[in-house]
Formats: sequence, structure tokens, C-alpha cells
Amino acid sequence: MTARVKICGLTRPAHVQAVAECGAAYAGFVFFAKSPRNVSIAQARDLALTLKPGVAKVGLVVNATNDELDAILAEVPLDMLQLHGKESPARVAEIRARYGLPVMKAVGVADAADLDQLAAYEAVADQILVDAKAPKGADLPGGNGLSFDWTLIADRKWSKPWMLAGGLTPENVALAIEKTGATQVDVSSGVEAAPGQKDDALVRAFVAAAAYS
Ligand SMILES: O=C(O)c1ccccc1NCC(=O)[C@H](O)[C@H](O)COP(=O)(O)O
Repeated sequence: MTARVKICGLTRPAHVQAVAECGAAYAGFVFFAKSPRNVSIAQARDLALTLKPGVAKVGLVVNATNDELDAILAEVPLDMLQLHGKESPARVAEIRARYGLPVMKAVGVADAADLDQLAAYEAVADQILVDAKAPKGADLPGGNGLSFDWTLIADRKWSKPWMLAGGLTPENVALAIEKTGATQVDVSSGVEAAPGQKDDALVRAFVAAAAYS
């Protein structure tokens, strides 16, 4: 099985280039001030404009207001919004209608009870990002390099496209795909040399491992 890959949290033109060259399907830009991967609107615009067609540009936001989204989308040519906060299903639907862009809603999973919320989001989002739930008190709601128990979703049937995320690395992504049946995977810290510093060799190794799993 070949999985489509999203590399999230790009901050430098060289890394955007590496992502495009190695065949990733999505490039993610984080708009969240507390993140080591945070980019300004101007930075994101420059990075997005260096990407070749065919790589979808995803803007990650956390509980963003309409004013914040207006400002981002006025400048950055995004193909998809990733909502990584506590956005309700109604807010997901509102954002989707207001901006006319596909919306991917991140859902944090730590145990089986967390799966209950998936149905409500599947009804309104274009895609679901099934991610590890951030630990209580964590600074970041995602991008923490933590995995969840993949067997929780092993037999799940999905009505919308979805991505697996959380603690994926070049070493474990093939097993994660095998266990969950994911056809799309998302990674950030697992392809970094340090928080916020993507490593081109790890990016290439991850995409290759996902493609040939
Ligand atoms: O990466 C961040 O800094 C971040 C900040 C705020 C919300 C989400 C964030 N990242 C999400 C991701 O990068 C991924 O979608 C996902 O959580 C997987 O991250 P990782 O476990 O580091 O591979």
C-alpha cells in the first residue's frame, strides 16, 4: 500500500523544496504563536509560493477567529485548513462555508472514549486527522511526537478521507499503516533534528517508508 504523506510544520524554503522533491502530497504551515514551528503570514506566503503544483498547502490553526483566518487567507494561497483546536462541529461547518476551502479537523485520541466525537466531525469536515491527544497541560495541542494505541482504530470504517498522525517516524510508519489501514499519514516532530528544525534526510526516509510499506 502507498500512503500519501503530509509533512507538517515547515519553516524554511530548503525544507519545502525537499518535501516537494521527495513526493509528499501535503505541506503544512503552523500558525500558532507558542509553537516552535510557528510561521508569520509573510513567511507562510513565501514558503507556499515556492511549492510546485501538486503539493497541497495546508494551513494549521488553533481556535482561530474569523479575523485571523481572513488575514491568513488574504495572503497565503492555501489549499486546505487544518483545525487543531477545540473547534466545535458547528464551527468547522461555518469555516468551511465561509472560506470555501476543504477543512481537515484534528481529533485527539488517547482511549476508546475519544472516538465517540469522530462521527460529528465526519459529518461536517472534508477530512479527519486522527492524532494522539496532547497530555494535560501541554503547550501544544499537537506536534508532540506522541503515539496512541493504533489498535483502537484498526477496524474503523470511515465515511470521509482521514489521516493518521501522532508520533510517527521513518521507523514506525510502515507498521502504523499496516495496523490501521491508513492511506494518509501526517508527521512533524518525527522528521526533525530539533523542535522546529526539519531534517531533509528524515523527511525523505519517512516518505519512502510510507510509500513502500
Ligand atoms: O506542530 C505544532 O507545533 C503544532 C502546534 C499546534 C497544533 C498542532 C501542531 N502540530 C500538529 C502536527 O504537526 C501534526 O498534525 C500531528 O500533531 C503530528 O505531530 P507529531 O506527533 O509531532 O508528528
